[in-house]
Amino acid sequence: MDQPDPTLRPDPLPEDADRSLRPQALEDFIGQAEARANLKVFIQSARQRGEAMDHTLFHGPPGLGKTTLAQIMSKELGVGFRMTSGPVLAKAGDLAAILTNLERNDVLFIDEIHRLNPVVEEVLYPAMEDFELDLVIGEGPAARTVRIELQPFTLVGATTRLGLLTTPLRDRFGIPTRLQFYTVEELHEIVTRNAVRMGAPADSEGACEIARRSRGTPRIAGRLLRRVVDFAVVEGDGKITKALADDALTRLGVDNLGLDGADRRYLRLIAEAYQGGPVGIETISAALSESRDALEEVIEPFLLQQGLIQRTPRGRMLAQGGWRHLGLAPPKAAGQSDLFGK
Ligand SMILES: Nc1ncnc2c1ncn2[C@@H]1O[C@H](COP(=O)(O)OP(=O)(O)OP(=O)(O)O)[C@@H](O)[C@H]1O
Ligand SMILES: [Mg+2]
Repeated sequence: MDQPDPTLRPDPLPEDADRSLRPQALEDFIGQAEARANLKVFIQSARQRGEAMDHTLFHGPPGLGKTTLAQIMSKELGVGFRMTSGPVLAKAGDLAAILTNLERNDVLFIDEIHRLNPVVEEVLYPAMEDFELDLVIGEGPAARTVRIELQPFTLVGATTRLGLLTTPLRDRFGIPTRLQFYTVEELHEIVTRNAVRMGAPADSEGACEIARRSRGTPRIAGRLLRRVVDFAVVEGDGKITKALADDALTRLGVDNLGLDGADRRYLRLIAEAYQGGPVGIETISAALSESRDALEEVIEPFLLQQGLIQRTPRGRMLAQGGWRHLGLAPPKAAGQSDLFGK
């Protein structure tokens, strides 16, 4: 079970398109209490003033609800929703076509906004600031700029990599919002609701078992729940209990913290090949044959949040919790080299 199983990763898969499980209103959206409370005020204010809401940026690890919140915003604002993504907008004209088609106060959602082509990004600046578009027509000495007035709109950007956004772009978002990993209680509520919707009710302990092992991520909770429902239907009586969930998740290679084969391979590499580190991210990437991006976006955030690893200027290190989780004792020298430096 050492190869990463795509169903256990938080990246999107076609089966996530299951609209029936996506919360449709801010009231139904569980968790992210602080972000939700703020958005509620900003949405209501925009509605009362009849204006476009300020540009909003959602950032945080995959699967925490960025796309979902963007859709909810447009519903609550009572405006249209247009969706595109950074890599899709290859030319300035692609963005111009979308912008000129927006209706008053619409939400334009740009996913993976850190991957915008710089030429396209230049077009976005005046559009965000003044709802104007400067288009260059023609080439060479005959080229001229035409200014087009746009309808006011709300840009909602989403990114898993805030650090890759240029400063001018980041500064143009009035409402930057960081999404956090969910608590077990919040995921418990999400699992319980969705289990009922899927026709396989979970008792409290069964839902808790799935929630605890979902790496703080609703998308993973949804996936694990689907698999557990399969086991409940085929091998159980259609109800989700702790024993059934535990058995199903263990068979899927998800351990009691929710780590899968790829996470454990990462921890074991630092422990066994590098005595706990520090070891550089490029080295880990080469040893595991995983891209650096995948490690930084998908694997590391949860390991860091759980206190299993640490990021230091000299590289990644296994933290106390990481040694404990692997059932290993840290070598004595590891702590000392940190105290005395090198
Ligand atoms: N608060 C929530 N309550 C219930 N379900 C949720 C919640 N947040 C997200 N989900 C579910 O989790 C899944 C992932 O959510 P979403 O697609 O919005 O994540 P994302 O942050 O946009 O991920 P990515 O970075 O990969 O684009 C969806 O199926 C959605 O229904
Ligand atoms: Mg998304």
